Amino acid sequence: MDNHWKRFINGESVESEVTPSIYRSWQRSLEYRVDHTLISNQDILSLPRLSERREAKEALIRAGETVLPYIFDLLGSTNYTILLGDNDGYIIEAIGDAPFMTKAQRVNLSPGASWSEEIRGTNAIGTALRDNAPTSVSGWEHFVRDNHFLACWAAPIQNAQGKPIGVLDISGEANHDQEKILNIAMMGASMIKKNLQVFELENQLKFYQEGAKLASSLLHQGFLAIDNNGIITNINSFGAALLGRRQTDIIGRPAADIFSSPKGWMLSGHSLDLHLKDRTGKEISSHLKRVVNDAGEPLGAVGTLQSNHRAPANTLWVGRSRASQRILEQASRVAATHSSVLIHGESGTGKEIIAKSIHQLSPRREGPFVALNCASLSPTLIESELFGYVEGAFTGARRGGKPGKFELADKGTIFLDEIGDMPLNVQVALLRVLQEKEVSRIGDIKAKKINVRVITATHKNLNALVEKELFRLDLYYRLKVVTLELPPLRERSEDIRELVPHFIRKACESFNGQPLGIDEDVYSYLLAHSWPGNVRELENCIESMVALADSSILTVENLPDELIQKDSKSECTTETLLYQQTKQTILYALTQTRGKIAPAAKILGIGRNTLYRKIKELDIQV
Ligand SMILES: Nc1ncnc2c1ncn2[C@@H]1O[C@H](COP(=O)(O)OP(=O)(O)OP(=O)(O)O)[C@@H](O)[C@H]1O
Repeated sequence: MDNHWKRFINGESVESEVTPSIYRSWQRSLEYRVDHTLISNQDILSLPRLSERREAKEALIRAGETVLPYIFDLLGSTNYTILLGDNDGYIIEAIGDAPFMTKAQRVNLSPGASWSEEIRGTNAIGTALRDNAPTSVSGWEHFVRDNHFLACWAAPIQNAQGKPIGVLDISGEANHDQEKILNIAMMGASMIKKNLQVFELENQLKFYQEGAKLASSLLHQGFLAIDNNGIITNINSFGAALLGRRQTDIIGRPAADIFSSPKGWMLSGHSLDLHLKDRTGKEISSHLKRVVNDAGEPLGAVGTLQSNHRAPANTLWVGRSRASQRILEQASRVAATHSSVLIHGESGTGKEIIAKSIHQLSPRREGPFVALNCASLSPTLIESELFGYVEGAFTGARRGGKPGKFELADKGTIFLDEIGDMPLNVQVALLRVLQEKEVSRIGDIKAKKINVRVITATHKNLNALVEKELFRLDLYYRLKVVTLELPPLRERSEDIRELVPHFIRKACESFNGQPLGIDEDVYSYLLAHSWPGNVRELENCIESMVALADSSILTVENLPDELIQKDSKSECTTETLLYQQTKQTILYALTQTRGKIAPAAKILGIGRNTLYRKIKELDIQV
């Protein structure tokens, strides 16, 4: 039969006696001036170039990883080699047994060699790629004489648009029973194509997941996704905070574990408005929309979550920890009265915010809120700032005089911060104003009636100051009609999950920047820190992270060094990481059970007495 080949090489016409695709390829081989007597050593990649090419075709190789051995096993004979070629015809992967592979190597049928028609004339790899069709080339059909011992079957691997991006080839010796091998090559190519499609879908999924993660972290409401098996597949940090849990504790859990909801609620309707309850009985309303595939089969549901809990209306205070709720309730109760309020708490705990909140919630809300920090002024200045002065009252007094803060706060609220720093002589004058409800400017004999609510604040122990006679007892009693104690942030660390997104938004707005998200991992550092500077320190930390952020998500890399180096974190020796975490865990359990000891001990898996002891040891307010 190789007569046909010989006659073609001698220039005779054999067109009607040879398969048309082979004949066309022979003609092209002539045009390419392929030497039919020589095994070409052209276009064989060096090892580094082959590695580069394999790297560039990594997806194709990965897609063939399971397919090549599968085909080899299927053929059930060691007289074959299975080859993977790229779109240029370079062999980038080969498997087979040594005896035949050694023979194949002699004609460069091995990784690194190009088997394009231009180099090697008619052959299964090159011709299948050229025709973009499954091709078998057996014995004398090969254009180069030394390849006549081969029988090869190749099928192109096509992309979604049908273009060849690679080729799967099975090669053996030309004397075998070789029926149906082309079908096996076609099946292998189609398996590789499917694998590539799966990779593409995985990449798209990853892309959408990342997009969804960023988008949901930017939402200012809860976002929830539940799959068709009722498993929560996504919840944003806002939603997790509404439920008083960590995102990582919710994702992957059955929705029924988190919500006590009606049975079968996932099974009916297209969009569902549900009033769910979390495990503590807190009402959460959700609006969920069912998602279906093209065939109308349900995939799950996505939607929003909102809290139905009616905390006292307060637009300034962020945080819904149990401690925060207690403060807000006290603030709203005291707002309805006219009593003086003394706010005590460490620096940066939000004393001014609570003072403003009381004012806003009070019937005086339409009147002025006037604040003065007693520690920032000299004794003489405090007096003139508080009570004002008339023209000529002292050297340097302004023409026409100046009203004091009390006059300015008439019908409203005056907030005196750092009251513990008020000089004794001013304390006397202040006491008089409070008793007589009138104020006279310095240098004036006339008094003016005023209607002012006084709120004071301090981080100092006023009792101790009274004992040392640095603070007047009578004034102390007048000021502390109602006392509010603001706990430090380390004792209400659940608030951190709400404060952080709030401060990110605030900082982004002040920098006129795009909204930023935050990586869940950052929270483990923020929650472990003891925040000696309280909310102010947290706000500054977030502000600096936002200012230095170089992507749309704040990550652990953006954290200030002192938060990463936990060892050197706190001046307070008791505030070790373990101490903090134990305290947070207990606080969390108590929040879940609304302060009830027995169920909290059950959640924690410890006895009631142990819990009582821990609460005492860790100085937890129940
Ligand atoms: N619960 C909160 N929600 C939102 N922002 C808060 C909260 N608590 C504190 N902040 C912010 O933290 C910063 C410090 O708060 P604030 O000035 O009220 O604290 P403070 O206790 O009065 O501090 P100092 O004792 O130093 O005067 C402010 O920027 C305030 O807006």
